[in-house]
Amino acid sequence: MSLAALCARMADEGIRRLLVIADDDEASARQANDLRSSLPGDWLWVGESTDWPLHCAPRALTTLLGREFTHAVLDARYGFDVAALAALSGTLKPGSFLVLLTPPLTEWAQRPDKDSCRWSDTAEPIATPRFVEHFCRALRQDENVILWSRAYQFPLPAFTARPAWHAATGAPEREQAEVLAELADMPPGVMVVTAPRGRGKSALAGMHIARLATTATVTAPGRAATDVLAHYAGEINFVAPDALRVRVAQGEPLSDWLIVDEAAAIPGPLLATLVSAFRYVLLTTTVQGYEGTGQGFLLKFCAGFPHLIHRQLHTPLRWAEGCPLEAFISTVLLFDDASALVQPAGEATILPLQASAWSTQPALPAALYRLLASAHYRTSPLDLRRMMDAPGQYFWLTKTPDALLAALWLVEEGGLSAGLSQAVWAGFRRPRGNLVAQSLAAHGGSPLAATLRALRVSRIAVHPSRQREGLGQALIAHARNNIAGCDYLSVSFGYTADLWRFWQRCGFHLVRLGSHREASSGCYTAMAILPLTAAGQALADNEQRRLARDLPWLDAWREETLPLTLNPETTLNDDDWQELAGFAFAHRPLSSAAGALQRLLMQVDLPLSALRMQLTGKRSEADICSALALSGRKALLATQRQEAALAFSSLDPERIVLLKEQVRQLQFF
Ligand SMILES: CC(=O)SCCNC(=O)CCNC(=O)[C@H](O)C(C)(C)COP(=O)(O)OP(=O)(O)OC[C@H]1O[C@@H](n2cnc3c(N)ncnc32)[C@H](O)[C@@H]1OP(=O)(O)O
Ligand SMILES: Nc1ncnc2c1ncn2[C@@H]1O[C@H](COP(=O)(O)OP(=O)(O)OP(=O)(O)O)[C@@H](O)[C@H]1O
Repeated sequence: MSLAALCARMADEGIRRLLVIADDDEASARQANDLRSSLPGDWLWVGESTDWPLHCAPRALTTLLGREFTHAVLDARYGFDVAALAALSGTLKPGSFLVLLTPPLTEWAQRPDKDSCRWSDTAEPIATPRFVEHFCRALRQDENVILWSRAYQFPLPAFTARPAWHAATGAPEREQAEVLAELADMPPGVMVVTAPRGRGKSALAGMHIARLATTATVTAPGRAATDVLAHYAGEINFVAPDALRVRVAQGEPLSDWLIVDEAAAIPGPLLATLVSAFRYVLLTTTVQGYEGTGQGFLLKFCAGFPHLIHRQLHTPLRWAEGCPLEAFISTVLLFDDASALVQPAGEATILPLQASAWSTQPALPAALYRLLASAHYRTSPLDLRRMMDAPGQYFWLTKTPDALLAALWLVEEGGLSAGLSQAVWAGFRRPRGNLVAQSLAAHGGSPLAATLRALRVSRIAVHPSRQREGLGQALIAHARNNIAGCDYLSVSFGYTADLWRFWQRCGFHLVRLGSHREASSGCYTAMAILPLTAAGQALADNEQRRLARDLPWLDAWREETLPLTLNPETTLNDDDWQELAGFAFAHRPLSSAAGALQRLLMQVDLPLSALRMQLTGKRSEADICSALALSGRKALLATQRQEAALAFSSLDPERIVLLKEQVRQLQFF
């Protein structure tokens, strides 16, 4: 059969296929060009450089979501963006090939992959042998993939014929119609509809609104996500989740129905507040995909609503069920997280997991990834790649003989040279990686903080049906007792009182409170550490003391009841002087120096308008700039630094000369 005949058959069957060209750089480009000349289609090229008329960079693919193409090439010869592979497959019409260009298979594992710069925290791209082995194993095991390696052979394999496919017409499809009928008769309560991507959840929600005789409010993590919903609904009354919370809190009259699209991406406590306020609720969420997954989250959330109805949609709408391209991507990127649905029972053992397990017993690390992904909405294929090949990653798991109960992912941090740590403290340098270690130096009070060695908890998850049995705490305790050469364990998390309680019970101390809400969880970021050495303990004590002094000035945290004893002193201590020097003469951010600056403002009578307007008056930056005729943020910050220096020297001109010189030296390390 010719390729053209195969395409025609694929179109009839409603499927797309993966065609891998694993050859020398020039040869594979030539073959891709030949394919484009011989097969009609719009042929999108996704990769860095090409002369094809239709092309885009892998990371720009999201701008094309919602568009459709016939045939596309993904150039993974120098770097493989696997999220782009998944996103691209969603744009391909039945009858299309996704042509993937890779290095020759025998060379691929040794080649540095440029994509690794996004997730490995290394200065140079690294080779990714475990991912390549995993990918090649999936290629070999899938008889629906067409693989042209360097010594490629025609003819095409004889693929089994599939039934003819009929595209959806715009009227509700069978599964959608069944759910719509149920919704029409639903008693007051909550229905959750889950499905993989592209099963028509949003369209279903829109169709339901179009049929309602009563009012409905639509909410979702982002307005843009509601385009499909609005298309089927006609008109929608959209209110962002936070704004809706305010309306609920103020007791404003609400519509009969609440419709929440992508519910798992809304923070649990907020979602629970919204859901409880409405008589009728429809939630939809994606349970697998390249942007995140909501299975575990939803299982946990749903448990709080005893009479909740859960329905699933299975049939893809833009291609046929069992499409080989979709199936391959789902297998290779471990999208299928059905494991979260089984209820594991039995005695538990805690074990370390080496990265080599991806070769020797791949099912185990795959289960670990799935568990972490199902509990953390933002887990993406980037994390899968990091987990497989980035240096400095450690894994622990709790399992019964046949099931995984809990998983812990730790990442090495710190160990920076004294000079670099101090330069990070002063704001002169911000190298890649080291999330908590660098943050403690950049925002905390210890210039040498980033020299300490740490392991950060990147992710921890316990199976939803086995939470609150002590498994999480036991896993942390076990890791802590079995690691050497480390000053502290750390974690950065979206603060909720419940989650903090967990970290506290594990022995962690709060060391940093963020001033902005995390986009992914809607919560403020908090960082906590569990000291393991005297140096780690000194760091924890120092940061706790600092927090206790500064907390009264952290506006964002006013409403939270925090496990800290306040120490609202107004005098300046040695740490404050150092902090103020870092702000006035280096690049420390205003947010880190806010506490010390507030105390400074109380000590001096000078006007210091730019500082006072922001810190005391709480005026917006734009407002202050226009009041003081400043050109923008940069100019405002420069003025504030000058004001701090002025105030500072009015208090102790000699000390300031010394501190200024010390701080300035930090940039020349
Ligand atoms: C970097 C990060 O990964 S942050 C995100 C952490 N992970 C998640 O949120 C994923 C979903 N959640 C989970 O997987 C789990 O609930 C975990 C990992 C948070 C906790 O694991 P569990 O095994 O459930 O906790 P464990 O039973 O060990 O709890 C120990 C103590 O922490 C506290 N705690 C744990 N969960 C909660 C909770 N939901 N509410 C209040 N306190 C809690 C309790 O004090 C508990 O002791 P107690 O039950 O005797 O009172
Ligand atoms: N009954 C239908 N007839 C024709 N097209 C449909 C129908 N239902 C949905 N679609 C189309 O199928 C595509 C996927 O639908 P939709 O966005 O609702 O799926 P979803 O499950 O919400 O996917 P995602 O998780 O990607 O948001 C959209 O282009 C939508 O317009």
